[in-house]
Amino acid sequence: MAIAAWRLAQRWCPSFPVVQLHMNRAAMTASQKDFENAMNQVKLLKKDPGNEVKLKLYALYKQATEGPCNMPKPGVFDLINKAKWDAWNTLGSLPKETARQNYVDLVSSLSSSLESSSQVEPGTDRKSTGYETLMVTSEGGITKITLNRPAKKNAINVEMYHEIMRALKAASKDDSSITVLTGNGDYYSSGNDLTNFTDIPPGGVEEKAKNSAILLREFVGCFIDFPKPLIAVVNGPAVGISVTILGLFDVVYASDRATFHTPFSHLGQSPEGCSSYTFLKIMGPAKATEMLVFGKKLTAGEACAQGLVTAVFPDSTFQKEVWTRLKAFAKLPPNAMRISKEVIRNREKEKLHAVNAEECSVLQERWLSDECMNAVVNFLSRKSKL
Ligand SMILES: CCCCC/C=C/CC(=O)SCCNC(=O)CCNC(=O)[C@H](O)C(C)(C)COP(=O)(O)OP(=O)(O)OC[C@H]1O[C@@H](n2cnc3c(N)ncnc32)[C@H](O)[C@@H]1OP(=O)(O)O
Repeated sequence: MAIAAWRLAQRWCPSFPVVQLHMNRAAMTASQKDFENAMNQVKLLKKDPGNEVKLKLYALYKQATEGPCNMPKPGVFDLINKAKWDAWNTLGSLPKETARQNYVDLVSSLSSSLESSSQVEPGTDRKSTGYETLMVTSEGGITKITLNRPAKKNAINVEMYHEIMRALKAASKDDSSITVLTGNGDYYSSGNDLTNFTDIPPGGVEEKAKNSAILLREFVGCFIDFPKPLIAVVNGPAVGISVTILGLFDVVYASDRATFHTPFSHLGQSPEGCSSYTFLKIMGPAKATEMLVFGKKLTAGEACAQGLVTAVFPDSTFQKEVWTRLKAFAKLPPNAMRISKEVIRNREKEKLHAVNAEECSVLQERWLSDECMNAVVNFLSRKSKL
C-alpha cells in the first residue's frame, strides 16, 4: 500500500529529476597532495586575509602536522604567541586528517571569497553566487543566508538542504562574526518540500528513505556543530523542520506575523531537528507534546512565552529593529563570542548528535508508513493543506 502511494505520488511529478545520491562529506579527507597545494595557494593570495583567518590557518596547519597542542602556554604579555597557542589549543583533539581537510577547505573558500570580493564595489554587500535556492551575503561582520524559494513558501527541497549546508560551512570559516538565517517573501519556510518524496531512486522507496535519513542527519549535524552565534530572523510562518531546528539556534527573533507549526502526526511523521530533546528542555514535556505530537500551531507571542523565540517585534518595524540589534552584536569581539558559544553549547553536542541519529532512524521507518505516504499524496493531489 505504501509503495503504491509512492508510485502514485511519483506519477504526479514525473518531471522531477532522480535525486543525486548524497555523498557524505565526512567520508572525504584531503590527501597530502591537496594539503601541500593548499599551502602553496596561501602563499599566492593577493590580499591579506586578516589576523583571525591567519590564526585559523596556523592552528589547522599545526594540528594537521603535529596533532593536538601540547606546548606550554605562553605568558599573558607574549601576545602573538599566546594568540597562536590559543587558536591551536582550541582545536582540542581534532584528528589530523580532519584538520588537514579543514585547512584545504578554508584555503579554497578563501581563494574564492577574496577573488570575488575584488569584483564587488566598495560599500555593497559581498554576495556569494553559485546558489540556486539561497541568497547569501556577507557584510559588516554578518553572513546572511536567505531561503529564496518564495513562490514555494521557501519549502526546503533536496538542493536547498545541500546549499544550506554549504553556506553554513562557508560561514563557519569566513571572516564574519555572526550568521543569520531568514526567508524571502511572506513565509520563513514551509518546511520539507513534500515533492522531495517523489523522486524514487532505482533502489526503490527503501533506498529513498535511507538516503533522506542520511541527508537529514548531516543537515541537522551542521546546525549542532555550527561554531559562531547563529540567529534566526523569522519573517513569517514557519513549518516542520524550519521550526524544529530553531532549538539549535542561539537567538530567534520573530515578526508578530510568524507562526510555529510542527504537524508531524498529521503527516504520519515524527519529530526531527533534535526537537524531541531541545523542545522538552526549552518548554517542558507538556507544551512540547502539544506542539510535536498534537501539532499545535503557536503564535509568535506564544512561542516567545515558551522560550522558543527570544523576542517578537511588530511586523511593520521588524526588519529595522532586528537589524539594528544584529549590527551591534556583530561589532563585539568575534573570538569571545565564539568561545562563549562553545562554553554554552559544547557539553550538549554529543547528546545532540545521538538524538539526531535516533530521530533520523525513526523517521526512516516513518517515511515508509502508509500514514506518511497518504499524507504526502493528499498534499500533492491538493486534497489537504495544513
Ligand atoms: C531529506 C528529507 C528530510 C525531511 C525532513 C522532514 C521534515 C518534516 C517537515 O518539515 S514537515 C512539514 C512539511 N510541510 C508541510 O506539510 C507544508 C505543506 N504546505 C502547505 O500546507 C501550504 O502550502 C501552506 C500552508 C504552507 C501555505 O498555503 P498557501 O495556501 O498560503 O500557499 P500554497 O499552498 O498555494 O503554496 C504556494 C506554493 O508552494 C508550494 N508549497 C508550499 N509548501 C510546500 C511544501 N512544504 N512542499 C512542497 N510544496 C510546497 C505549494 O504547493 C504551492 O505550489 P504551486 O503554486 O506550484 O501550487
